[in-house]
Amino acid sequence: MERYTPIFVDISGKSCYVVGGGRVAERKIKGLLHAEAQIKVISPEVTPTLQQLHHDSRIQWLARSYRNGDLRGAFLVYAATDHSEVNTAVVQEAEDAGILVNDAISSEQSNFITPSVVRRGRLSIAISTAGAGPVAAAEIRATLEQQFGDEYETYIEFLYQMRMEVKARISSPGVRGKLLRRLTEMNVLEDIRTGQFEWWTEEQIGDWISHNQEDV
Ligand SMILES: C[C@@]1(CC(=O)O)c2cc3[nH]c(cc4nc(cc5[nH]c(cc(n2)[C@H]1CCC(=O)O)[C@@](C)(CC(=O)O)[C@@H]5CCC(=O)O)C(CC(=O)O)=C4CCC(=O)O)c(CCC(=O)O)c3CC(=O)O
Ligand SMILES: NC(=O)C1=CN([C@@H]2O[C@H](COP(=O)(O)OP(=O)(O)OC[C@H]3O[C@@H](n4cnc5c(N)ncnc54)[C@H](O)[C@@H]3O)[C@@H](O)[C@H]2O)C=CC1
Repeated sequence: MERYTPIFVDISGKSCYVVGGGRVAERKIKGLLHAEAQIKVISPEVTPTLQQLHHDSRIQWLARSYRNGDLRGAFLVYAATDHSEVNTAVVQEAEDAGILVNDAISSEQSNFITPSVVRRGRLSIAISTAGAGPVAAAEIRATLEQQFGDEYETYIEFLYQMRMEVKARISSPGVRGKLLRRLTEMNVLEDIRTGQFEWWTEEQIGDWISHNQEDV
């Protein structure tokens, strides 16, 4: 059954709470940190890495067990303790308050799940098996990481900069679309792989746009 729809949610600056501070919580928190969320951990104990992140003021830490009412103000919550009854109480409070919640012990209780992710700058490739096999998801990630190497970070950044320029300079959506498609047909990726790529100057971008818009 296809219960899940993949979406990319902007959580930068949003309050994300994690109940529990073990290995699983740490992994979920690393994903949240990547997106620059405001993170609060509620857990009597946390891993050394989480202690360090707290010390560096990158996460908040409430050093005690979860209590009903703790989730006030949260946008999203991970229930990541090793006690299913605690996670269930967290899920209950979150659902009553309309907060997105993930139960690390029981995917059935969660209303969102965490995919395995390949990250290359602005490019994210998310993989889910709908909870059937997280390790299989991780294996597929490793395969995709080979296929989509670090060169994609530069490539996607180049496309982004070009897209911004094209959007700023060309008002016709038809011409814009054709120019942007033409960009992906160029050998930029190959140039990056072989070390021949150089960032274009504003002038070069302008010249490329003027030259190409004539015959699209
Ligand atoms: C449903 C989901 C909900 C969620 O957590 O969001 C979920 C649930 C559960 N995972 C369990 C176990 C393990 N999960 C991992 C690893 C990962 N788990 C992740 C995601 C998800 N796990 C979501 C579905 C993803 C999908 O759709 O495929 C990854 C991809 C992302 C991440 O965590 O960031 C990350 C790999 C990251 C990477 O390397 O890329 C490992 C391996 C390890 O820990 O090293 C094990 C041990 C081996 C095993 O048991 O298979 C258990 C049983 C717990 C128990 O036994 O009590 C449950 C509970 C259940 O099945 O209901
Ligand atoms: N969804 C996933 O990706 C995975 C989920 N799991 C499940 O997640 C559970 C947690 O795994 P780990 O992080 O490895 O366990 P762990 O034992 O390392 O961490 C548990 C954490 O929960 C905290 N905790 C316990 N009671 C609490 C309470 N009442 N309030 C707040 N915090 C509390 C503990 O202080 C500890 O920091 C496992 O029991 C397993 O069932 C396991 C592997 C992957």
